Amino acid sequence: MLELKNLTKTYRTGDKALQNVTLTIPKGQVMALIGPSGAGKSTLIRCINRLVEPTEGSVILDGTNITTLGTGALRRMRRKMGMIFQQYALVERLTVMENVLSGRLGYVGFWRSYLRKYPQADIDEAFRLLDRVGLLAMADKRADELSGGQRQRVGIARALIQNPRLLLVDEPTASLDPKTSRQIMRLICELCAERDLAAVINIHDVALAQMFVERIVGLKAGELAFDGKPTEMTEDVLTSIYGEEDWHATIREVDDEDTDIEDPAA
Ligand SMILES: Nc1ncnc2c1ncn2[C@@H]1O[C@H](COP(=O)(O)OP(=O)(O)OP(=O)(O)O)[C@@H](O)[C@H]1O
Repeated sequence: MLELKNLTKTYRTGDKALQNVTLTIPKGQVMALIGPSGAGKSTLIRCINRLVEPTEGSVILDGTNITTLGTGALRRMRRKMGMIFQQYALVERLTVMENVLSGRLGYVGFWRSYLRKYPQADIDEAFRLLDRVGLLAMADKRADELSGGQRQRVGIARALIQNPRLLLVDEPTASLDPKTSRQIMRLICELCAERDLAAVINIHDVALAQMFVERIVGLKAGELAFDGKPTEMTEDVLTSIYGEEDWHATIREVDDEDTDIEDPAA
């Protein structure tokens, strides 16, 4: 379980990016974080693993207060938080397999990973994960030979090989076409369900969030503006978060009609 208590971040510039955000995310829950540009979504995700230091408040993961951890303990705790990024953050000249195994870096130590001497159990798990995300046949390809959707699948496998307790996902579909975006969101949500894994997904596409997640949290100017089920995300709620606009076309049916078989080539 992840608990955010009165989380506040004021940057040195004076920007109040987060103000008193209090949230509890139970084990296994996938939560989407929406809100206009500058609302504080990235800041919130980065305060959880302290890539950004919160100014006030606390972040508690499974009973451990992350906000007070020293350097070594924080490093160990970060292993428990898998991150998935918009720009994938793969090492281009390394293979798919090597990129996935790099998720074990925090466990095997620098020299062992530099010399590519990963334990057999890690290699077996990497193959299992690549199979699960539909990329087994591409294990030996270089990352720079992959499409955007394939890269994000590698990013997902790399985060999962950490065996995290929490996934922090920052705009996972921002660089992808609509169909691939749906496939990636579905994959992330399925994997969280399979592993009883909680996730916080920062996402601009409200309709996509509505299709796949069970809870949506809206931020506006650093404050909590909505917390509810996708079906409760009405036009009025969207207006209160984003301002006046015709939201009719934005809110889609929550039913996901795209039942295509996963196409790993995407
Ligand atoms: N490193 C920083 N230094 C100073 N101000 C910052 C910094 N990072 C973010 N901010 C400010 O904090 C506020 C929240 O930014 P943040 O990037 O968290 O919003 P966001 O909701 O993720 O936006 P976007 O959807 O555009 O990525 C903004 O006013 C932004 O200008």
